Amino acid sequence: MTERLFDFKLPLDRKPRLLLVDDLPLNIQALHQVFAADCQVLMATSGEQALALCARQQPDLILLDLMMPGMDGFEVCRRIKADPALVDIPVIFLTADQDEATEERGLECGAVDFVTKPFRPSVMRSRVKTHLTLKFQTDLLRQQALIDGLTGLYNRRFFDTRAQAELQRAQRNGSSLALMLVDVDFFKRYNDHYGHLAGDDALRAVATALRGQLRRPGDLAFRYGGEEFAVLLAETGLEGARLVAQALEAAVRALAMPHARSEAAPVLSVSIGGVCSTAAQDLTLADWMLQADQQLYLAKAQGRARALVEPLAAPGTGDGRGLSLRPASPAGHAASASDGR
Ligand SMILES: Nc1nc2c(ncn2[C@@H]2O[C@H](COP(=O)(O)OP(=O)(O)OP(=O)(O)O)[C@@H](O)[C@H]2O)c(=O)[nH]1
Repeated sequence: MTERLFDFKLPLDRKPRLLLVDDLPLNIQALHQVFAADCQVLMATSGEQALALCARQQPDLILLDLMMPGMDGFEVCRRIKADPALVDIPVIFLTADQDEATEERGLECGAVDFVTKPFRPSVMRSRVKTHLTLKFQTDLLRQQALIDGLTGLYNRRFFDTRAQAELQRAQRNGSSLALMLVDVDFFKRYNDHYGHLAGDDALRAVATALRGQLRRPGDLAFRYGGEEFAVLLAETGLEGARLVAQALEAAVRALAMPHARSEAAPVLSVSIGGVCSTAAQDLTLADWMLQADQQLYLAKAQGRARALVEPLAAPGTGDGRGLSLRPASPAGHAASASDGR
């Protein structure tokens, strides 16, 4: 009986996905036998097929034959490494060519390893095990760097990257986008009254409530910092954004966590301020944040425990939506974010 490929717990609730690419079905069959027990094995017999499978199934590792008719392994590897969605998938080249220059060229175009055919199954398994382990460790570190430790939501760092990307996408496609800031009401008093640990529990509960309301893949919640959260709704117009905002606000109140020191409600509540654009608007993320912050300030000023979402105002229109009420600045948020634990 062969030794199992993994003797440690994988940070996955599925088997590793291994893509085998070779124009000769016999070669694929031989590799399939080596890995079928431990991996979900995907198979392609051409470069084009391999790229299509990659885009659809995101394999964890690719064993790629170098010499194939049509698109050869070098080109497949080059395309994978040029695609931001695929670049992190390790590629191991398989070839009968023992030439040093070929090996050099393969490694230069981004492959992590090079195995010559005919291969020894035990060596093949060891190499695959090494590269899958490295891949999972890197994935885990990358993921941890984007997750807030207290709530498990995405953190401020990921918000900055993701919001910028969504903004650019909306501007490019003229699609709608909503951005909301969610702030827990009288949270300093909550901490003072119930203690910091209870405060932490409350933040976790709010995070869960927010996440529970976001069902579409383009809807994302982040812990922006401290007791403030951010929500991005891709491809969502004003009406939809308002509905989601009301649902988020109601979901937090429905937690029914008593807040004896709140003037907004007898229970823990949030105020939400948001903006929504339905056409390409040439505004920066800082402009969006400023306007969402102004709506949040208005929601607070109107009594808290409520949500206000307005269309994004054009730059310099000075329509006065809260502009005179608060010298708001995203830098203010940046300051509060710094204590985000
Ligand atoms: N327990 C806990 N408290 C936090 C955390 N991060 C920030 N806070 C607290 O959140 C409180 C935020 O207080 P303020 O910014 O004054 O806001 P607020 O009391 O909610 O008042 P309003 O927003 O005007 O309703 C501060 O007391 C912070 O110490 C955290 O991770 N855990």
